[in-house]
Amino acid sequence: MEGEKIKAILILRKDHKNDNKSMEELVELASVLYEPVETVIQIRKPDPKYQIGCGLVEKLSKKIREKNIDIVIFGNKLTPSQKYNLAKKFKVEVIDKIELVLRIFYKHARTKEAQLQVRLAELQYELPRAREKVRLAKMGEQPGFGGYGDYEVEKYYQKIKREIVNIKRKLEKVKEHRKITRKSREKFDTVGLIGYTNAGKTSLLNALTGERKEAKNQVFTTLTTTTRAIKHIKRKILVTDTVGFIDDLPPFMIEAFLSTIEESANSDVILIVVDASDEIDEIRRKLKVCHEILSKINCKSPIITVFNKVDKITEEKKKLILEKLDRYIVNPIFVSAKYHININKLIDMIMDKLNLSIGTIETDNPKLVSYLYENTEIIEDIIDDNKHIITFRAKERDVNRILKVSN
Ligand SMILES: Nc1nc2c(ncn2[C@@H]2O[C@H](COP(=O)(O)OP(=O)(O)OP(=O)(O)O)[C@@H](O)[C@H]2O)c(=O)[nH]1
Ligand SMILES: [Mg+2]
Repeated sequence: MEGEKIKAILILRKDHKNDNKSMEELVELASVLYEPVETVIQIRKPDPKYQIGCGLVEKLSKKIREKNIDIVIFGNKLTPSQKYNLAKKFKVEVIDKIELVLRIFYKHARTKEAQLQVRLAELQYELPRAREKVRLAKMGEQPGFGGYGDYEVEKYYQKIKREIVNIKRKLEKVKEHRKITRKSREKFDTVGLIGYTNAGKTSLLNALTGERKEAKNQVFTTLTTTTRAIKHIKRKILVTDTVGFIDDLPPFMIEAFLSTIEESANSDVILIVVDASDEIDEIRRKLKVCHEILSKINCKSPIITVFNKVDKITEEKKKLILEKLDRYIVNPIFVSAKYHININKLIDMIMDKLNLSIGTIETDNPKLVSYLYENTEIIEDIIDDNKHIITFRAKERDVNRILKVSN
């Protein structure tokens, strides 16, 4: 179906040459749904009417007709009136990066919860713009403004507000349910994966657990959390995958997805997954954001910084990463999820951070024996008549608790 994608022009306005907004990221995002046929960067202050300069608008209008472009995507946030003015000139739909991200999320939302979160994000984006949008729609049909003209300004605004309340309530219910499932998992150790989209979180989950979850060279492949157990380990350790970050994800969207991110961040150990083949500056920026988000949700768990895709980088680059990013790195390890490099070492590191300890008890109580088999890793079980001498591994506090009750 690749050839049938809708043709898009991508536009990015930068304040100055060193403005770090990235056209590459916009191309990557747009390619999920559209076929970017041209990219345009303009360096200037924002124009209130069009965001970009009106000379460029004229030039682009011509190009859009010539090349049969169907959609124009801005890397900058657009006000409703900028969108309206641009759509009037271009005669095709105009969207900004946030709407693009919402569309990708929408396409990938497979579960009820993901769908609710996407809708919530969409409405929260819409709310402050609702009044103006309806007002503009009444001024005449432009692509993207159809339909709203029939609404009354205030009614449309109130309708959105009501829907937001409604969805939040539904999400609360899902969260409650999740708490219950989480409780049932509490006896296991948990590992959470966080990181930017396309870093390789799902690939790492697959490598650690022997699962086959969808991993694609595409942004936002994963929108909901999945939890699986690490293989080859007697002790049950659960790994949780989650939605990836992107740059300047607006706060309302972080809020919408926070419960999914929190699920990962509540784990006993956090793996921050980084694409080691990114540029150093990009890695630094991404690591910074990961740490900011973790501190925002008050995460206190130990962190391992997993530099993935080590197969793609040189020894030099490894050294450079460790030297230059020293401040942002906690417990680094270089792995390849795809080619299974250093995965066992990573598992050892995880075990180490879980703060496990070992205990031995002698018992003839079958209930205690089965409890140990279900909830701890059995290292040795010597059976002598009816008595078991069991050596087991578990979290330090659990070992202490079990030793206490068995005495
Ligand atoms: N060369 C190389 N590619 C990798 C490695 N790990 C993952 N990839 C590729 O990177 C891309 C993204 O991998 P995913 O596992 O889907 O990334 P993700 O972080 O889960 O991405 P989202 O779910 O979209 O947030 C895929 O094309 C993978 O095949 C690796 O170790 N080496
Ligand atoms: Mg994924």
